[in-house]
Amino acid sequence: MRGVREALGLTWRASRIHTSVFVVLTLAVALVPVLVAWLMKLILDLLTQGNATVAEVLRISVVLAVAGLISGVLPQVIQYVHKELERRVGLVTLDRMFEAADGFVGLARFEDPVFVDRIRMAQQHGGATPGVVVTSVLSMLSNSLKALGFLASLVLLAVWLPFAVLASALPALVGEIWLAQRRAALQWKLGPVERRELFFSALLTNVQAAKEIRLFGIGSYLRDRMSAQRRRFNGETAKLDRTQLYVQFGVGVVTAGFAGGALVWAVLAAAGGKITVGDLSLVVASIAGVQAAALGVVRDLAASHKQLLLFRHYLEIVRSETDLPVPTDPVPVPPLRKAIEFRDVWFRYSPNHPWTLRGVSFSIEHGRALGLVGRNGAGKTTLVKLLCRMYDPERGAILWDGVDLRNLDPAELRLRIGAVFQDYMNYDLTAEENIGLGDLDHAGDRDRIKAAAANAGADGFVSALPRGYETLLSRLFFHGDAVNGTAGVTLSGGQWQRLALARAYLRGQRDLLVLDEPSSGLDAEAEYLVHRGLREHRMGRTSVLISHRLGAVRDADVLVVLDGGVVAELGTHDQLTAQNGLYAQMFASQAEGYRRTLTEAS
Ligand SMILES: Nc1ncnc2c1ncn2[C@@H]1O[C@H](COP(=O)(O)OP(=O)(O)OP(=O)(O)O)[C@@H](O)[C@H]1O
Repeated sequence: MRGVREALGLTWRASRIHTSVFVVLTLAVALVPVLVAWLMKLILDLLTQGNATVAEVLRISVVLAVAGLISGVLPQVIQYVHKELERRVGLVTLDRMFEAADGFVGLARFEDPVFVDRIRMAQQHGGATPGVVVTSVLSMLSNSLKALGFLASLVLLAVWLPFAVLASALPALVGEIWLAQRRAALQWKLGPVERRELFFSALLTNVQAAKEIRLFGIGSYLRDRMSAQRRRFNGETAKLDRTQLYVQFGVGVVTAGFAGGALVWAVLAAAGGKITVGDLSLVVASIAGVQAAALGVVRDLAASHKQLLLFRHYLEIVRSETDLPVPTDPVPVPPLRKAIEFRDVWFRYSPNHPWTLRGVSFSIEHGRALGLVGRNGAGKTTLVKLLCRMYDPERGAILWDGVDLRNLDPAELRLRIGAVFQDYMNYDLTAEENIGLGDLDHAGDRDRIKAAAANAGADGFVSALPRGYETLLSRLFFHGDAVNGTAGVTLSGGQWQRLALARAYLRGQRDLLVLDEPSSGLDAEAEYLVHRGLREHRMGRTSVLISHRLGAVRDADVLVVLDGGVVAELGTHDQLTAQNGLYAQMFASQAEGYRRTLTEAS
């Protein structure tokens, strides 16, 4: 079946020694019950014949005791080896899956709900599957061995007996496989329901959301929505559990009927002297053994079948094609010398979305600062995401010194870019790490980190934190352990923003600096200082600055005004104000706001 080879291969790669030990011990332990049943038969026959010597009985008893010891001890060893194997396989699969997820060049996959569900399913079940498959395959093998041993014993008593016992296992096989398919399908169907429940429950315990939840009094509303998801989940799973009960009940009745019939035959045969008492004990042990083994095989088949159906999600992820085509022989990304050009760029997030950019054309000259302005939703952030090749334009091209971005290695391109996005990240790590992530090559270089922080106006408050740059910026984790450790600290919005800026500054002399609303959360003085620092940092460097505060972008070398996904105006501040168009209107209304405030204040 699809996936079995991958699952077994993963296990083998995770640990050859543990896999081998596990296989040998599992098969060895399978034959012990057959051995015990035969030893019991021999002892009973010896005892009932009345001419056995003590030495003979003792010898068999000792072997019986040793077999009992083995069957008592080996399962614990097998369990230990299995757990160790599972841990190792889990690590390998997790690593492979996140390597694959990290390998996607762009963002589109992470915005696709089906893909997000798939990742969650793969995360939940991917690691366990190889373990389950190996265990199931081995357990099927050992159960088959066990069943074969008992069936062979039954043939000696009556030829039809093993067939009757085997037939009793057939309904169980069909029933369990059908149930496994339904279970896997239900799990996939309920993925979005579980995700929504998780969303509401995370919201109810999220410190950021707590403010609004209390303020708007929406706690019980959100709780109800969370419970509704859980009720739906419970309803669907309960329905399947009921179906499972009916199926397994029916199967149990059939199986018990066969076992009872065979038992009655054996007792009557023993009473009629056709078989010995030892034979009777062997029949009883064999019927129970074969049925247990057959049920084991059926359950293992069903479990591995279901697990393999879920494992498909993991395989889909590790085998999925790249989201954006990467050339096999990319053009090296040279330092920017001339310009970045947007040439008739058309873009929409998917064929079901409207166009976000509609024929955008303009150039960012080397060493120049470009200001990007426009109303909310005009397409500014989208445009800079395309510039970093998080998506590809559907039509047109973006050229880096004349080379289409599609022909460059995205990782190399991004090495040439420093960026701060509007929705920058706050990492639950130390202050130093929060900045150091901007350039891992210098993550441990405190002097560079301090310089980047100073540039972003962050050195002062970071140095004043309880542990300075080593302060953990988190409410989720502790310095040290949860018992003796101290809680981390959290920063204000503006302070986080300055750290994000410092992270971009640490990237040093990149060819292109992209700043999407870098000062939206800063106080007036900090904003002034940050923009002064930015001007110095940008000097002679190619940069794109997005800001709704037009005062911050007015001195850019060129301003691009986006409106409804098209370039509405292009020029310097003076040219655009003279044109009296959209920019002039936006600037005038902002200036008016400030003037009125000043007048009212005076
Ligand atoms: N990931 C996405 N998937 C689908 N549509 C999106 C996505 N991101 C943005 N959009 C849509 O694209 C349009 C442009 O968004 P964009 O964020 O580029 O605007 P913006 O000019 O940066 O706005 P703002 O000034 O509010 O930051 C919006 O209509 C938005 O709804």
